[in-house]
Amino acid sequence: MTDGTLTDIDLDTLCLFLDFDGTLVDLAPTPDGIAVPAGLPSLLTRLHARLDGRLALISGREVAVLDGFIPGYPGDIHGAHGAEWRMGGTYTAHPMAEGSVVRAAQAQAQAAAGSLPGLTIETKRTGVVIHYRAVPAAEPHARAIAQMIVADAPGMELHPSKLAYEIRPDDVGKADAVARAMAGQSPGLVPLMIGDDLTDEAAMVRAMALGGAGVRVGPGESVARWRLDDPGAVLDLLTLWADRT
Ligand SMILES: O=P(O)(O)OC[C@H]1O[C@H](O[C@H]2O[C@H](CO)[C@@H](O)[C@H](O)[C@H]2O)[C@H](O)[C@@H](O)[C@@H]1O
Repeated sequence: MTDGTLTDIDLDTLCLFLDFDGTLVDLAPTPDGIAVPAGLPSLLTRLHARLDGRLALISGREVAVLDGFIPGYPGDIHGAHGAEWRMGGTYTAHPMAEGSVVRAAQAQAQAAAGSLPGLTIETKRTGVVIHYRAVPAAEPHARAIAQMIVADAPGMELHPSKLAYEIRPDDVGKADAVARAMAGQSPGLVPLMIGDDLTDEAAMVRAMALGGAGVRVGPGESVARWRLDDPGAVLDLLTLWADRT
């Protein structure tokens, strides 16, 4: 991939992968509380067309949740950190989805959270997230709950996230999502991952191994070649690319 500027990147060889929270939308106090910019669905749709379909979302959010936030987006989505995906219109989920281990973990999280006001429990088909953004001082308590649950959940593992602990299948991740997406692409195409979180760093490393690069949004140590300040700067860049002839 070129050493030039991000704005000048060759769109004809680009396979673009975008994280969602903290990358396309600003973080909010709760998972449901985000403000999706009004123009985001149409921007992503235009960019998808400009890249001849070589645009995918790689997110911790579920596919169905992203469909709700960005109605009409026509591209592929790798959701729940790669534990489910919709490619070419076909949806696939991890074998543990809605299974007994996942359901037991969710029930344990909900029961334990009752003992501490302020924790938010987010369930997914393939796991559960314990959010402590509203009560940062409760981080040790949230971690202890998550560790207790994962010890009793074969095939699942614990991932620290932004003011949250997530329990998900132990064989998934955004790096594998990049690999899965690139497996169907023609030789010579180059992956670029844009993200703001630790999970995105693994995807950037995989993109680099495949000849591409990463873009880090916001602060923090990163393997990324480029950096953008915030989701506003990401949307400016995507608009520029979508409009480039
Ligand atoms: O991979 P992403 O698209 O960045 O998703 C990562 C997680 O994002 C959400 O949680 C985070 O954003 C919330 C809304 O801003 C915030 O309240 C929370 O503290 C953050 O951790 C989402 O709820 C998770 O399911 C995603 O895994």
